[in-house]
Amino acid sequence: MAAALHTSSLRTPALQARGVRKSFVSGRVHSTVLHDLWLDVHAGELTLISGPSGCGKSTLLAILSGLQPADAGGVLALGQELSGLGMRELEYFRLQHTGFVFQGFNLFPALTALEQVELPLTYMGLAKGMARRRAIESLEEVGLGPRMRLRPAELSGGEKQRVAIARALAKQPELLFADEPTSALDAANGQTVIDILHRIARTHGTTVLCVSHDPRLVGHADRVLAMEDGRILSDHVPSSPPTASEAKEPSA
Ligand SMILES: Nc1ncnc2c1ncn2[C@@H]1O[C@H](COP(=O)(O)OP(=O)(O)OP(=O)(O)O)[C@@H](O)[C@H]1O
Repeated sequence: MAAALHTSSLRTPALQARGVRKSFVSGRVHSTVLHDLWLDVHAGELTLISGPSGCGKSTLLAILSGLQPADAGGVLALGQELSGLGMRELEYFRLQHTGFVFQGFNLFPALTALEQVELPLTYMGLAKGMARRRAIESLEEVGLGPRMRLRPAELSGGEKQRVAIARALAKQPELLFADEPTSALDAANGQTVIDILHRIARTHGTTVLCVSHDPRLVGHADRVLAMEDGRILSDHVPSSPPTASEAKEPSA
């Protein structure tokens, strides 16, 4: 923890939560999901938010990425206070600066891998040739160059998730958010996906924020924040990657 705090103090965080609070109301029940949460997330690192189901991980990710507003407190993303942006500005911010990877891949069944990756680039206004070049580069980076003409039905779960990562990566976002990216995958594919996310953080200087309750991912992150009941209980740098047997046997 001391090491994390020390290195953190030397760099400007790419993402900051400042006293973020969030509650949901269901009928008469009012439950606070995030309690006055403070957090700095740094560029070039894979930060993992771990914790049991229902502790507030996805809600925190949604707030930090501007998908949901906080009830109180603020979020600074790339120095921009998200609550100060109107809906259109927020959409534009997300389009230009963020990439998302979700548990369920979110691919269009009718499109080839290449078309899936090209699509957001055209929304961003890139010329066709440039969009194609970037899409091919990103698919090659995740090892899918030879499979770029295939549709989702012809791809394995791990390959589908790699298409989703290529789609996010091709936008060249400063911020990459991943919500349970490995939970639909077996151990080997899960490991490939987390290794790719880690490499993206290192080689592109991207801020990668990943939430997962999969304990196998802990050793592969640069920093691990453990959440429980809407609070961050610990913040540490994993000392070493897990052994092969640890990676195969989740302990929690
Ligand atoms: N839109 C909503 N309306 C009401 N309650 C919600 C809503 N979104 C989330 N919650 C509640 O907030 C709590 C935290 O949910 P969240 O999805 O952030 O947890 P999580 O840690 O990501 O869980 P999991 O690992 O199962 O995905 C849960 O109790 C959930 O039921």
